Amino acid sequence: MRKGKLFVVSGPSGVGKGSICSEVIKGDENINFSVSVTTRLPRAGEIEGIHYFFRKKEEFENLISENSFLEYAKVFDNYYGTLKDYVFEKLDKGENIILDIDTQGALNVKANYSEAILVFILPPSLDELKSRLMNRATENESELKKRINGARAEIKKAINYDYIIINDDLNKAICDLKTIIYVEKLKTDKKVIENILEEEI
Ligand SMILES: Nc1nc2c(ncn2[C@@H]2O[C@H](COP(=O)(O)OP(=O)(O)O)[C@@H](O)[C@H]2O)c(=O)[nH]1
Ligand SMILES: Nc1ncnc2c1ncn2[C@@H]1O[C@H](COP(=O)(O)OP(=O)(O)O)[C@@H](O)[C@H]1O
Repeated sequence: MRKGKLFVVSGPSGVGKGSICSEVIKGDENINFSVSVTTRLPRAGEIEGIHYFFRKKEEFENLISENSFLEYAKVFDNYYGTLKDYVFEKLDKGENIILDIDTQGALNVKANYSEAILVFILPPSLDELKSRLMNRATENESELKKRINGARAEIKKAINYDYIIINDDLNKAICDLKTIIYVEKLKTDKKVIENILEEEI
């Protein structure tokens, strides 16, 4: 069976990664979201097992020692990690998967799994990014500062990505990510060629 494709989406906090990924997944039953484990507290409206698996620091550290993560990183003073089994079970079944993870995690995934396709979401400007974060109103003053201060460092890493999407118009950005997924699915697959050549005629 043809293996699924692994897409990694990154971008500064507040750029719209969550908004874009959730719409793309809603419209395509063959693409799944990789639910990460985090030690950060849930925001209002966030659901265990849908947005994240929310765990205590000790529980997260147990998962690290059990080698459960494909990658993990400390972001804004909390741990975040991608579960290895969660991702590879889906890929082995031929399902595509999207990871919404930071640039440290993304580059670690690429180093261990070179087939990963990296997509970076850029804001139209830093000023617009700041106002999106402020309007989202999910963080207190100090959390907000950490996110704004971290934006430049994340954006500097965009140069290592396969694709860049500018999230100015949300619908266009959703369409751009869908197009990337579509195009990547059309890329040469040796297995498909081998299968057809093995056919008896
Ligand atoms: N390395 C890594 N980063 C993650 C993971 N899950 C989420 N993140 C990143 O952690 C950062 C903070 O996420 P979150 O707390 O949801 O805040 P938001 O980006 O402001 O919505 C974002 O850059 C996410 O992409 C993960 O499993 N691994
Ligand atoms: N293109 C856009 N134009 C205006 N607001 C947007 C756009 N995309 C997302 N937003 C808003 O910006 C805020 C941050 O988006 P979110 O998806 O939470 O970002 P991230 O997951 O990257 O932190 C949300 O309030 C969202 O509704």
